[in-house]
Amino acid sequence: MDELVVLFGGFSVADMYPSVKLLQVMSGMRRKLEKLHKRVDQILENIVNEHREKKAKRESGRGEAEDLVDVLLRVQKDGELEFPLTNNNIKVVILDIFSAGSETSSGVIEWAMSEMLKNPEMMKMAQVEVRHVFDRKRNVDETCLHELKYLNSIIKETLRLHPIVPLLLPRESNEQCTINGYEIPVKTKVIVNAWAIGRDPKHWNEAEKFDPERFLNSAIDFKGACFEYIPFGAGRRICPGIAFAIPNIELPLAQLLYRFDWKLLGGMKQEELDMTETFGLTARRKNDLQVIPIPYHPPHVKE
Ligand code: HEM
Repeated sequence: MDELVVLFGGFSVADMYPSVKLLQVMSGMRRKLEKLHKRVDQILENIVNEHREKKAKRESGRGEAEDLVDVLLRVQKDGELEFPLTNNNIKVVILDIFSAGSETSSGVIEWAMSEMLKNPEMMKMAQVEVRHVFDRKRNVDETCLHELKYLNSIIKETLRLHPIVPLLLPRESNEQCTINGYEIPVKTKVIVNAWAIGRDPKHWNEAEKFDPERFLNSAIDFKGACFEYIPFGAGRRICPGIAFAIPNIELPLAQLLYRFDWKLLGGMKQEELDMTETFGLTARRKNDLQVIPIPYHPPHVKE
């Protein structure tokens, strides 16, 4: 995944001059991509084969419950769809879950934790909320996530300052148009800088400040209707995984905040925490976040 993200998002001089075919050979990009494609394909092939073998065992009476790949294999075999589900279709769904689904959500969790460690009073407020909601159950599950209004605004503010796919996905214009006086010819590769839009002082007060409260009682949402805030993109090709992504961030974050108090390593001060980003398809932390968890023991609350 690390290599894939760098190569997919990395700068290649050959992209700037697509008609100079020699540059594509000289940059070595194509060769690197083909090599990586082979390795990724082999990993995905192995996952599918392992599931086929497990399925054979399960049919003879042993084995565990079905997972996503099992379901896709079953649908493929039963021919329930109007169109055939090929092995490549199944492999690409697995790749989507790893690349579009996990890399993004885990990156946002890491940024949200980093911002809260930099702003301990905000972490405290988020913990008070999570513990207030879940102490009666002594466990965090999905049922009450909608009650975590402050945590939700922390996630929104994290996505504003750290849109994990900062340049969205490259698009190609299918007709000629003019934007802000610039003529965009047909078939131009268009890149939208969601990172810069989220920090634009024309649209955001104190744009560089991490301030989750700006989203409390605000109608601004990431569903593609507010163009000053597009961490999931907008339009027809907006991220189709939003409904899965948000609980996938909320639930682990709520669990981390509920179960532990958190300290930076080696007595590091909050202002010393490095917030440098990587350059690639996704903008993750350059250096892993290292923290010390201190277990929290929920009180016994009468039902
Ligand atoms: C915090 C989590 C996530 C963020 C910030 C995010 C962001 C994005 C962005 C910015 C795009 C490009 C949209 C555009 O160019 O207009 C995108 C596309 C996509 N995302 Fe997500 N995503 C997240 C989670 C997920 C999840 C959980 C899945 C699926 C399990 C997913 C699947 C996809 C797919 C398949 C596309 C390509 C859609 C297309 O080109 O038509 N994403 N995502």
